[in-house]
Amino acid sequence: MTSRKLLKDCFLTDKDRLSHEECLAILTGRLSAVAGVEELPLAKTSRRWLAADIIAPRNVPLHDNSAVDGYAFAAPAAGPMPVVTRIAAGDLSSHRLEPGQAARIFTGASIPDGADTVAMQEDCTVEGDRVTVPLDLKRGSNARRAGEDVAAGSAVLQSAARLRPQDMAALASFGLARVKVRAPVRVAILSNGDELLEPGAEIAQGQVYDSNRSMLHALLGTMPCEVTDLGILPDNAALIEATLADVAKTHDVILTSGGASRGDEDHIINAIDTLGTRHLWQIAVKPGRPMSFGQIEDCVFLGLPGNPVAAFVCFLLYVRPALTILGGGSYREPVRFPVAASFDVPGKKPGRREFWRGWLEPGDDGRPVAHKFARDGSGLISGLRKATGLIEITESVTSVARGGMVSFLPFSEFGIDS
Ligand SMILES: Nc1nc2c(c(=O)[nH]1)N[C@H]1C(S)=C(S)[C@@H](COP(=O)(O)OP(=O)(O)OC[C@H]3O[C@@H](n4cnc5c(N)ncnc54)[C@H](O)[C@@H]3O)O[C@H]1N2
Ligand code: MOO
Repeated sequence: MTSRKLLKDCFLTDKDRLSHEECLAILTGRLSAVAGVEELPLAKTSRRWLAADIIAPRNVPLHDNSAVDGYAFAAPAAGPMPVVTRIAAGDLSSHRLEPGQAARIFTGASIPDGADTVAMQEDCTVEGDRVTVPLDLKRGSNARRAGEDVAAGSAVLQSAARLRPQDMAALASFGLARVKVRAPVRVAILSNGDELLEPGAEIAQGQVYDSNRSMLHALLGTMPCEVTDLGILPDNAALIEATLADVAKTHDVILTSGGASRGDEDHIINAIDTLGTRHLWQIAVKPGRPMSFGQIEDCVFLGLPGNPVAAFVCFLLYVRPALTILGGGSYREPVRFPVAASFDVPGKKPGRREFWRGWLEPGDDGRPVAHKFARDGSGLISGLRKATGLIEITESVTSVARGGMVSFLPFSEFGIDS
C-alpha cells in the first residue's frame, strides 16, 4: 500500500469529504490478498475463498445413466420386448442389448450398450418376461448423458471464488478430497469509549452497554475470519496507542468502533497518525461520516464510527470489501434493485450518499415497494432490526417522492441471512 490522499482537515464539508465511490476505490485499489494458502479436507472448506482454479478431472455423471425406474431399450420401440437383464444402481458389470431387447433398470444405474432411452415403469405394461413401452417415446428420454452436468476438462470454479454449499457438492462430485483455500484473515476487534460497559455488568447513569462488538462478531462470522476480541478500551491515548502497536504485529486487520471523530476524547485517529498512515478519514456518507482506513506497518486499520447503525452500515459497505480482498476473495458490488418508494422525503442534503434502513412489501399491483424506517438516528438499533436492507440515495438526489424509484440493497447481498 502506498499513501495517496491524506485528509488533515477535520472540519471538511460533505463536498470536500471523500465520496462513497472514492472511498471504495481507495480500499479496493490499495489492498491485496494477504491470507495464506492451505490445503484442507473438503468438508473444512465451506465458505472459504478458493486459492486455485478448479478444472473438472472427469465427466459428471461418469456414465450414461437412467433418470427413472423403468425399462431401457433402443428407441423407437416397435412392440413388446423381452426383458433380458436387470441393472441396479451400483451394478459394475457391463450389459449389452440387441435390437428389440429391453433391460429392467433403476434410477442411477448405467444404461446398457445398445440402449439409448428409458421408459418409466408407470408407463409400461409387463406380461411375463416381456415389456411394452410407450411407442412414441422420444429417443434419449429419461437417459442422463455422461458429462451432461460437467464435462471433463471444463473450468468449473476460479481461484478467489467463495465456496458455497452448491460448490461443495460440485467439488465432491468430482471426487476431490482436499482443496486449496485461503486461510482466514486474522482480525482484532475492539470498542473504544469510557462510557462502554460489558453486557452483564451493573450499569450506571451515563454508561451504555457495548453493543457494537457483539454485532461485529456476528458480521465477521459471515466472512472467513479468525477474530481476536480485545474488549473495550477506555479513552486513554497512551493505552490505545500501545495496544494498536502491539496487536498490529500479529494481525492482518484491526477493526475498531468508536472514538473515530475528532472530539477531545477520540484518540483512535491520532494513534493511527502516530503509528502508521491514514489513507482516508471522513466520508460524504450518512451514516458513517467518521469512517477511517489506514495501516500500521503491514496491518490494515479499519475504524468504524461508534454509533451502532453507522458501524453496521460501514461494515457492509467498506469492511466487507476490504476483508474480501485481504482474504484472497473476488469482490463484487452488491446488486441494487430498483423499487418504488412508499414514502416522501422532501429534503435531503445534496453532496452525500445516504443509506436508509428499509424493507420491501408488495404494493397495490403486487410489485415490491420500499418502506423506510421513519426515524433516522444512527443510534437506533431498532431500525436495523426492522430493516431487511438499505435504501441507497445518491449524492445528487435532494428529495424522494412516493412512487419514485429508489435503489434497494438487500442484506442478503452482504451475506446476512434473514
Ligand atoms: N462535533 C461533531 N460531533 C459528531 C460528529 C461530527 O462530525 N462532529 N459526527 C457524528 C457522527 S456522524 C458519528 S457516527 C459519531 C461517531 O463518532 P465516534 O466514532 O467518535 O464515536 P463515539 O463518539 O465514540 O460514539 C458515538 C456514539 O456511539 C456510542 N457508541 C460508541 N461505541 C459503542 C459501542 N461499542 N456500543 C454501543 N454504542 C456505542 C457512543 O456512546 C455514542 O453515543 O459522532 C457524531 N458526533
Ligand atoms: O454518520 Mo454518523 O456515522 O451518522 O452516525
